[in-house]
Amino acid sequence: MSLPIVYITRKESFSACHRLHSKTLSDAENQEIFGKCNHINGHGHNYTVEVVLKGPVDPVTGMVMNLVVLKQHMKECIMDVMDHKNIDLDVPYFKDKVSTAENIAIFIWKQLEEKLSKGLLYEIKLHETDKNIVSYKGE
Ligand SMILES: Nc1nc2c(c(=O)[nH]1)N=C([C@H](O)[C@H](O)COP(=O)(O)OP(=O)(O)OP(=O)(O)O)CN2
Ligand SMILES: [Zn+2]
Repeated sequence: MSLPIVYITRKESFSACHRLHSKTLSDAENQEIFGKCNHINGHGHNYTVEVVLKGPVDPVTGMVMNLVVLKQHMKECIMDVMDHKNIDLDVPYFKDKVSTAENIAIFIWKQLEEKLSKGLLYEIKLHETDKNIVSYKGE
């Protein structure tokens, strides 16, 4: 008999600063596209990230995965890397990538995917502000 499939979520918050700026565009183009978010001194956000896993419930443990273990992975892959950091300057992945919420969600996916069993990671949902939210499912 097949095991029931359940979605589990762990939520964390981190604070970081960034600037929306593409090295492939001129200063005028950057200003035109990113507006206030292109300000040379950057700006900050209190991000919230939700990591969603999808998998079978182990009949012995009753878990898809121990959330305490997921918490540790999120600490290493997200908080230790980005909390209280300048994302553009402190995270090498963003050297040549614009630090949009889309790209940050993809970055988090790539980091976590390496730590988790294949196929377990289902969604990264990143709240950049209360109103601006992106979702990435590895496609
Ligand atoms: N597709 C994207 N668009 C924007 C992103 C992004 O990551 N992806 N990021 C920003 C800014 O970094 C930031 O989020 C500012 O957005 P804005 O909505 O203007 O800021 P507020 O939420 O503070 O604005 P309210 O006045 O409260 O609506 C911009 N675009
Ligand atoms: Zn921003």
